[in-house]
Amino acid sequence: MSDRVVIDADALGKVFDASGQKSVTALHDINLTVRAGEFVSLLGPSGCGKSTLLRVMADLTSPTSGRIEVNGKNPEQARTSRDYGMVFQQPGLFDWRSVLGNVELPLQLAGVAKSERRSRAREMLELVRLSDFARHFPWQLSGGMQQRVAIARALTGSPKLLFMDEPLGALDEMNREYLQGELLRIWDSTKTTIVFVTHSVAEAVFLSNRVVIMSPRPGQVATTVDVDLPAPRTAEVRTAPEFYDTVTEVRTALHAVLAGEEAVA
Ligand SMILES: Nc1ncnc2c1ncn2[C@@H]1O[C@H](COP(=O)(O)OP(=O)(O)OP(=O)(O)O)[C@@H](O)[C@H]1O
Repeated sequence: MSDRVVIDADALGKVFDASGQKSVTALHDINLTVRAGEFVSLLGPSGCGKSTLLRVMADLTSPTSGRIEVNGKNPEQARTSRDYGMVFQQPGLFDWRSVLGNVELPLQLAGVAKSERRSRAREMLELVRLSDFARHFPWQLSGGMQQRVAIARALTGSPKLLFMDEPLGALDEMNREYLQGELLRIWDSTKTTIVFVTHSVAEAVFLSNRVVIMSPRPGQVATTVDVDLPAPRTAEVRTAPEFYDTVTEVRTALHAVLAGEEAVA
């Protein structure tokens, strides 16, 4: 990890104007800094603004107040200079393109020569351990394998930043745990900064350096928990006392958020 700031949000706000109905304050006074090489998870109850915050970072929606910088640029500049990759809950692959064809697509759209993009796509398939499936089509792969293709595709332009919105949310428990391990391995070998949205306390703790817990109505940062677990985070970490302690700390913070929500309701 370095001191270089990759995400810098200052008093960030987002109000959705729901034509005719009451407007929704999805984000209110968000102050968040993410440094190069960090793995930061956004966790919180449904509707607390996790996806909106990620979407603001990725320039998929604009903030209505405050300021945000991504790689020292405004989100639009960061997007147009391809500073980040993005992975969603659904892999979003094109069924008529081969696995290799899907992974090389961002480079193809960027006008990169065929031989160069092919070799880069093959490297990425090796990274996600799917080299043997380069000529398969997405529909011939399991859900977990498809998500690995989506991760390879997001990394194909060598972004130093990855936004992931519940990328493992649609997978069964065993596959999910396996891919968590894979994601840590990829994070370690690429040194990419990752901002990760999840609903799972255990997933957030296992993967992250820092868990940002958000509260809803309006969506804001309730608290942040630093995760200090032994490295490398192998499967054994899940049974370590420090893991349970941190899960309990995050769960307690989350319950405090939920209790506050009930008190308001
Ligand atoms: N395009 C939109 N138009 C109007 N309101 C929206 C829009 N997108 C999100 N919202 C509202 O903003 C709030 C935050 O939504 P968001 O999807 O960011 O929450 P979340 O924490 O990611 O939820 P979940 O965990 O259920 O995915 C919610 O009240 C939601 O209804």
